[in-house]
Amino acid sequence: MGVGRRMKKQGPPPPLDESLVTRKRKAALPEKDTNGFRAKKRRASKEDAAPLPKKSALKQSKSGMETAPVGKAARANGVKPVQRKPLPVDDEEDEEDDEASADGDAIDDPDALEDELDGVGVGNLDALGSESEDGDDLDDDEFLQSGSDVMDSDTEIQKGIWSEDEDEENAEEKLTAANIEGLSRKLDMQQAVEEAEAQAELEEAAMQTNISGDRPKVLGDEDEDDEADGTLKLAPDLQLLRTRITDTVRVLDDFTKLAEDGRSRAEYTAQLLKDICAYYGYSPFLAEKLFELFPPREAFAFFEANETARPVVIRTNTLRTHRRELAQALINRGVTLEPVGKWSKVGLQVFESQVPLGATPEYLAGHYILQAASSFLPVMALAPQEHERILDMAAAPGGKTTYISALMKNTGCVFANDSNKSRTKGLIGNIHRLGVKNTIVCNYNALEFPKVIGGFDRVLLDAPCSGTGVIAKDASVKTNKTEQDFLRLPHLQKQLLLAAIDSVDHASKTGGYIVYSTCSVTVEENEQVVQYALNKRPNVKLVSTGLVFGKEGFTNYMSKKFHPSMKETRRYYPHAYNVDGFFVAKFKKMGPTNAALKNGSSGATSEHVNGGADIVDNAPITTDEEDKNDFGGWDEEEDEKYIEQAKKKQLRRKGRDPRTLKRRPAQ
Ligand SMILES: C[S@@+](CC[C@H](N)C(=O)[O-])C[C@H]1O[C@@H](n2cnc3c(N)ncnc32)[C@H](O)[C@@H]1O
Repeated sequence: MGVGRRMKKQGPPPPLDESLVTRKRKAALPEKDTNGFRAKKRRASKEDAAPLPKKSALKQSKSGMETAPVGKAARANGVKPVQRKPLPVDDEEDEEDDEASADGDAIDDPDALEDELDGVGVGNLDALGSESEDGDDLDDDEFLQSGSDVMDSDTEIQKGIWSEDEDEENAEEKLTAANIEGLSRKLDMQQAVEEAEAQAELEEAAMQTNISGDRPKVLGDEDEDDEADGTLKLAPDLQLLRTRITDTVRVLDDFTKLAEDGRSRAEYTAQLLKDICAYYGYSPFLAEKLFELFPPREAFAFFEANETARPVVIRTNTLRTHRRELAQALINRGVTLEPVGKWSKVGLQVFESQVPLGATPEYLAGHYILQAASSFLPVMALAPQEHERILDMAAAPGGKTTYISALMKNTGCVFANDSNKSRTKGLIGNIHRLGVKNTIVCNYNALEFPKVIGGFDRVLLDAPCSGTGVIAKDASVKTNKTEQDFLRLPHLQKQLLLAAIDSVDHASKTGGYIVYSTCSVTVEENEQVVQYALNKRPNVKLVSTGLVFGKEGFTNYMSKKFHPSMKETRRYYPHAYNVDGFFVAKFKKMGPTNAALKNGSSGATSEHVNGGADIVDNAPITTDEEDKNDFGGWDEEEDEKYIEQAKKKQLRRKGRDPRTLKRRPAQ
């Protein structure tokens, strides 16, 4: 479907309880912005608007990512034309680049970024957060100190304004107050305007939609099926399409009460999927794959959130400055910002800027990097320690590498590898700009580790992926991913993860950890990859990521069962946390890989590294082998009938016709 059609999308559905503080923040965006970025922010504002921007509500949201539910009425019907093009935020640190960008996209031009960011929208106003962002094996003090060893000469001067500990919060609040005072009245006015608009839209929508409690007529009569078919050969009425989506979701929420007599969940679900494809522009294949991850209402929220750009976030480079100093400097330049949340001590969310964020003196001096909030998370989970030896297997353009180095205070050594040579240029650029000195950049296919070098204290594998978590940034994912991609990518990811595990020194005194992350939300690229590694490498176990928010990974999905420890992994969704979709898993390696192989893990070829302690496992991974090894032998004969039953039950629960099971490719 054409972009023009999609441009007319309306606000999101009633939010879920997990809705985030940062979504609330968007409620306070100005009306009269003119550039693309502002338009996107404005859309978020409409979506979140009416019940939210009360300052008291904003205050409550200071503590972290998950907050009380956002108000519903205006959002439910907050219909506004929107701009759907995602904001190309992180040119420097586009860790969400999927394998497509991995295939050769160089770093975007910072100048282009300037244009994009020139004049970002206003947001909301919390005091600066102060909680530790530590991982499970990194204590608060280490993080508290993380930014205080550099810029010594400035530190004393700044302490008057930004003293540590208890003074810090006051000073930060003052700064924030100074920042927000000028906006306060504007926000009140804006809220009034938005409330009035939301009310008008509610009334308009009420005229068009079914009255709550009625049985909505969303399905066509059986002999009208072609007409009701979501293929929608003529340009659809987006308002009506949206109304039908919300009505269908409502029916699926309360099926017994709201469904028409004689209609099945499967029919409603099929209609909803068609409408989602027509309304949001997904291929049927991907729409279904993503839909299956959630209950219908949450799926709707997910699709809706993919239409809105995530907030602009910068990460303070603590090798060069402190967050409060950076915030002060940027505020002085006309940037409106606030801490990204208490979960991070280095992130700043930018709401509005009078200057291009990719060209400020502070940017050029390497005091910050544009980096999506979710991409902080794998590094926080990795929790690198000073003086360690760390491998970042797929590192370009280096947002995570440079964060690792900052946490290590430029001690130890980071091997920053990427198989794409042109992307390593961007990586090198960031390393220089940010003053990173403990890094060796290399250009191998990461499958070659640990043959190249092994024995690392920690390894980060931020894997190439399908990018289903970053659809707001790259809408092409909606249509360009095929079934083949979801076989090919997991295959690569599994191999890379084994290489990551085999590259870690299990006897490391300080580490022995592997973090696996993707910016995708599919089970194939996440839990299934992790399960594969657990099966192949009994010498690793999943441990807590130490991350303070995030949903647990699936232990059951469709007919698949994963190891109970999968709940230690974390999933991030745009609709739940207003961050890019992400997945983070952390492993601890307990013994050498050769011991694992002795215990029955696969691995046809092996060779010793690290004085014979570890083994390189380059056994080719075949589809057959995967089927056999995933999910602990579920394909055994005696299990078959239970598997079949479970699959059918699952499909019925999802509202789909179990008879389609046979036509579906094997999971
Ligand atoms: C998600 S991006 C990494 C983003 C990076 N970690 C960051 O934070 O800036 C995935 C990267 O994997 C790289 N890649 C793809 N296949 C690879 C392979 N076999 N070995 C090493 N790197 C690979 C791509 O070039 C791409 O830069």
